[in-house]
Amino acid sequence: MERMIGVMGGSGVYEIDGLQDGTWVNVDTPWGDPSDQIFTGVLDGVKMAFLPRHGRGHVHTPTSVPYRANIDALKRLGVTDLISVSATGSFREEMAPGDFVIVDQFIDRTVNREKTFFDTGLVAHVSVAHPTCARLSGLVYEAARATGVTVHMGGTYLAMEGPQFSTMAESKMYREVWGADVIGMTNMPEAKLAREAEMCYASVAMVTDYDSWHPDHGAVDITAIIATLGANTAHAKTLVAAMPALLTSAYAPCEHGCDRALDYAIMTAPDKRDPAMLAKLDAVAGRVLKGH
Ligand SMILES: CSC[C@H]1O[C@H](OP(=O)(O)O)[C@H](O)[C@@H]1O
Ligand SMILES: Nc1ncnc2[nH]cnc12
Repeated sequence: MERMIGVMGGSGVYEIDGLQDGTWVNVDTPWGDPSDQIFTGVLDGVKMAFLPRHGRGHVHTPTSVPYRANIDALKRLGVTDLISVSATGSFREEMAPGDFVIVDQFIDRTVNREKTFFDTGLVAHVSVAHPTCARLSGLVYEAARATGVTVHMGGTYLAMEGPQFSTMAESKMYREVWGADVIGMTNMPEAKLAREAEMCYASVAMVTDYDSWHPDHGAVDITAIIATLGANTAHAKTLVAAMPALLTSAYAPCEHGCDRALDYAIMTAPDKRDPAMLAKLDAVAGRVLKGH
């Protein structure tokens, strides 16, 4: 199978550089329009697809991002490995603004989003015990280190609904009681949907602030976030540019099973499956539903 690297650009990351034959393309999905057109091309011999999560010009709120359309569109184009780039607050003194954290766990506190591709007439349950791909995350870590920023391997990302930032009491609870390391508003349900779509998924959290728990830093300040984002964005682009050298153009089966997540997940008996659902899942679950 041919590899295609997808990049989901977060706040401050609305384009990537250096793609050969780079073109913005429209992709139609059964879940509506993605956040924007998708920028496709080739980097050092590897196919790439870039989607700005909030759209160019930052149009979508964390709640209104069309998560299902975004993942379906990338899957439809052939993305095998998806790298998510996100701005986050930090709950750890040592994870300072400007640092990158390669996230490996999530606490999902979002409440107002569609979180699955499956529904009545086609029921499936995938495991998200290990919601990121260890293989892809390891390579993203290497690429991040090469940019010169301080990179932390592993961390728990608390996904909140937003769009307001947390109260100080919430911030302290997430940090002290729940043990979260960083906080953002977008990686859920994105990571869950990427698993349902059988993609390897890695998440790079770019720390922009200390949220509101830190006695020396006060409340989250969007102007300070935007200033930090400027430097982070340049590093994120360098990280992305380093990925094709680490990932060959041939996709080898994932040793952690990301690309086979649906093998035993579908519960609905073949004769009970809703034809409309089967049609909608042509890209996401086509591998296991083929020949149904
Ligand atoms: C710019 S601060 C809040 C905003 O930034 C993050 O977005 P993303 O995860 O797409 O980088 C955060 O989740 C909020 O949506
Ligand atoms: N403190 C914070 N909380 C939630 N999302 C964020 N994105 C950047 N900083 C954040």
